[in-house]
Amino acid sequence: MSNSTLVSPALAALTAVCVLLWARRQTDERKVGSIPAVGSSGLLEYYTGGWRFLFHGPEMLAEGCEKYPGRVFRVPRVFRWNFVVSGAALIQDVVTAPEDVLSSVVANRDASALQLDFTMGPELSANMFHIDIVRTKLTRNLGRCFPDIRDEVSCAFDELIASDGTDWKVVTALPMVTKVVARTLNHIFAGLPICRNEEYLDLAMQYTIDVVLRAQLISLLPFFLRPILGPLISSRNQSVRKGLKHLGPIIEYRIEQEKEHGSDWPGKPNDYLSWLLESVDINDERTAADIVSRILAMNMAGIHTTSSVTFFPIITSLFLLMLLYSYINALREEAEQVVEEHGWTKAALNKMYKIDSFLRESQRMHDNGPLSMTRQILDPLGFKFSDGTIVPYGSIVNVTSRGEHFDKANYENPYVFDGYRFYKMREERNGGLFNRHMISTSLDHLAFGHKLHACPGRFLAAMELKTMLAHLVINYDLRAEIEGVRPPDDVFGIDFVPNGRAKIWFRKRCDA
Ligand code: HEM
Repeated sequence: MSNSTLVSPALAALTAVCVLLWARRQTDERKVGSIPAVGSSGLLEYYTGGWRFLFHGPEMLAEGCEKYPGRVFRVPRVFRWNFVVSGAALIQDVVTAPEDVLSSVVANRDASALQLDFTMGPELSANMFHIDIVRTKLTRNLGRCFPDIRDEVSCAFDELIASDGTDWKVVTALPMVTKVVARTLNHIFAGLPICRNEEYLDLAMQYTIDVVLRAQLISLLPFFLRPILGPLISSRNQSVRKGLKHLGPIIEYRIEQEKEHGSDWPGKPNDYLSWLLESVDINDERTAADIVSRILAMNMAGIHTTSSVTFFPIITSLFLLMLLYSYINALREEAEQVVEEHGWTKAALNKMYKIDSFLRESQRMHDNGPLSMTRQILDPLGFKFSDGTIVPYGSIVNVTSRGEHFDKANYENPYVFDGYRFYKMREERNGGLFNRHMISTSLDHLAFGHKLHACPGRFLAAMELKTMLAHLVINYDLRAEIEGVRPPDDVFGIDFVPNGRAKIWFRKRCDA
């Protein structure tokens, strides 16, 4: 066969592909062309922009926020547009829209960086009772769980810092804090001794990394390949198998006790595992694997190593404390005074106003990335925002909180860290209604989301983080690795992670 006979079909095929790509882009532009796009929305950018986003996402989002404040704009992702919502009025539209119109579950299942069905299993997104339990039983029982939280935080820090009382000891902050958070959460999830089992903790921490990294790989695949390659890429089956090795015997024992002595059997632990078991059919042989999946999912929500929701406030606070030494004495004085008066109790934590303010301010200024609150539009007519913008059916929408957190209308000197910002607001209220606690969500403070899907774990998270900070300032002196420098965050795509190499010097307090 001559070269020319081969070239013509190849040229025809290439032309057909170009026409198809052009037609797809034209159809898309007809639907969303009126919504501003970051970068060009020309033919080439339409297909290459998603790859650019993988490496320059934060810059592209910052450009969108600057050019289109208070509006919806779009950024290219691989194979789709991502619609980004800024400004209080439009964010209010997102956080109050019902689940059957703007869905968080569908977004996290199908389109977002979590790929729930592959990474955690379809049973979880089909019935999310494990989240309801966080909202209800876990939150209601926090007072009773507090001694366990306090005990775990104190044992974990003292073991990991292992300072003998006179010498300074240098510790890498991120792995230490990850371990303390994982131990404390798992104390509440499944109790002692499993929360201190190294192999189990490695699984819990590795699972969160696996979910996020593997989900990102799956979401790069075209839709038709996901059901075929998704299960092969996901490590879900291995993780559940490993989880069953550790949690299986505990679950079996508790089921046996319940069968023998009834649901309120003597010695029944008051923890998340018990509350999960109260909500399932204990005679179903799939129960143990299902419970393990849900406990791993809650580790994912609570630890979330890659975007490190829980570490961000505490590590940022520690880095800031070392930059701004004057805060250490004030926070220490407050913590000691309150603990002296009330003991180590939940009531004492509620009185640590400066620590609460310091953590809330560090969340305002340092979040774990420019996008949050992923939603998918389920209404076939699209979603109409209050400014008239219509985003079509099936699109993915995200909120960017930075505009609100740094808006001069919301905060005086918004770019200046003021650890007492919310403490001063509280003082001004002079005992009147105050709703700027660390756990309060509002349109000007979106670290935990707001309204419908606001983080149900925030009450536990706040309790844990305040205990951690108070324990450290009461018991240790702290010093920065490099004086006067806040270690820069690491950036992976659009996820910001506290610097994984930064070190902190600790010494058991000599003057205590
Ligand atoms: C400082 C720590 C934490 C931060 C900053 C944080 C932040 C968030 C944010 C921004 C959301 C998404 C809200 C939305 O989509 O509208 C969320 C959801 C969620 N968080 Fe947290 N979270 C933290 C700790 C925890 C902990 C410790 C748990 C579990 C014990 C937890 C459980 C959840 C769950 C289950 C959801 C999904 C809620 C839903 O879809 O209705 N989080 N969190």
